[in-house]
Amino acid sequence: MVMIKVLVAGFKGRMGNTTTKMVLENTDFELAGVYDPSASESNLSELPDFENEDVPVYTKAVDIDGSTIDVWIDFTSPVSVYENVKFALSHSISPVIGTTGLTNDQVDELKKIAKKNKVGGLIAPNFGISAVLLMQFAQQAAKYLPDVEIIEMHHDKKLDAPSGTALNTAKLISEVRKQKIQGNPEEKESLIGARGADYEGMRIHSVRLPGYVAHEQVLFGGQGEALTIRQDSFDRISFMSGVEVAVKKIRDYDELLIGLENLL
Ligand SMILES: NC(=O)c1ccc[n+]([C@@H]2O[C@H](COP(=O)([O-])OP(=O)(O)OC[C@H]3O[C@@H](n4cnc5c(N)ncnc54)[C@H](O)[C@@H]3O)[C@@H](O)[C@H]2O)c1
Ligand SMILES: O=C(O)C1=N[C@H](C(=O)O)CCC1
Repeated sequence: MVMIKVLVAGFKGRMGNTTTKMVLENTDFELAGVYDPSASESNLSELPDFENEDVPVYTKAVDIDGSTIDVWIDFTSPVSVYENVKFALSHSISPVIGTTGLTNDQVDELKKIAKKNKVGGLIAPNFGISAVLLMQFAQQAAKYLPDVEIIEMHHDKKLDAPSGTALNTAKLISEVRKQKIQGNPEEKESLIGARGADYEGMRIHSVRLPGYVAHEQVLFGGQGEALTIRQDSFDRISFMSGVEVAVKKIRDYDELLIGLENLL
């Protein structure tokens, strides 16, 4: 059986470390390389966790030989991800992107490049099945309960706010509900930010605390009733089955998809 050759970008980070272990354990995958500008090693075997693994470490994209890689998994940073995906697509490598923080314009540009090069790719704001289901349930509920606020809670090392998952939840909800401004039109914030960020009239609140991993609540209010949908990722291992599915399936496509639900 031919193995899928995978590169993990951001391998020194929290998600990159968990993903590197997952790729090494999966017998359908071959870890063809790891990439992180912050690395001081030239081979993965120099790290205590990976001492039996002979895998090249790249610290510059230009050194990566695109012909040796099928799938590029990216868990890097909001400022790096656009150039990384562009690099992958232009080398006919299928990107599987977990990094959040891409702007709408950047996503549109990357979609064009993928289409032109006929390369399949995925941007998934969240690889956890509980989060994918939460987003679908929230979209369904918003058809009947259009008053909604989102609270996302993450660890305190997170760079972007609001989270990619919260933004995507708001986007999915805005597709099914009429634009509406919530709360009292006369309301005034006596402390700036008290009402959170505004996405087409929907409020998003971002919590950052040590001890947390990734959590989201979507709160709906109606006449004399309320609905709360919540998901919790307690461990980064929870994202790995979604990443595995994406790596296995993404080369069957020839465009850039948004959301893991497209592959499930
Ligand atoms: N989609 C999901 O399910 C999901 C789950 C968890 C985290 N995330 C996202 O993944 C991203 C990474 O999260 P994290 O907690 O692992 O961050 P982290 O800061 O722990 O790790 C990021 C790593 O990327 C490296 N890096 C920076 N620029 C790079 C570049 N150009 N190429 C390669 N590597 C580069 C950094 O040196 C660092 O080691 C964030 O955007 C986060 O929101 C998404
Ligand atoms: O740890 C993070 O950072 C996460 N970011 C994602 C987001 O922004 O939605 C999802 C889960 C973890």
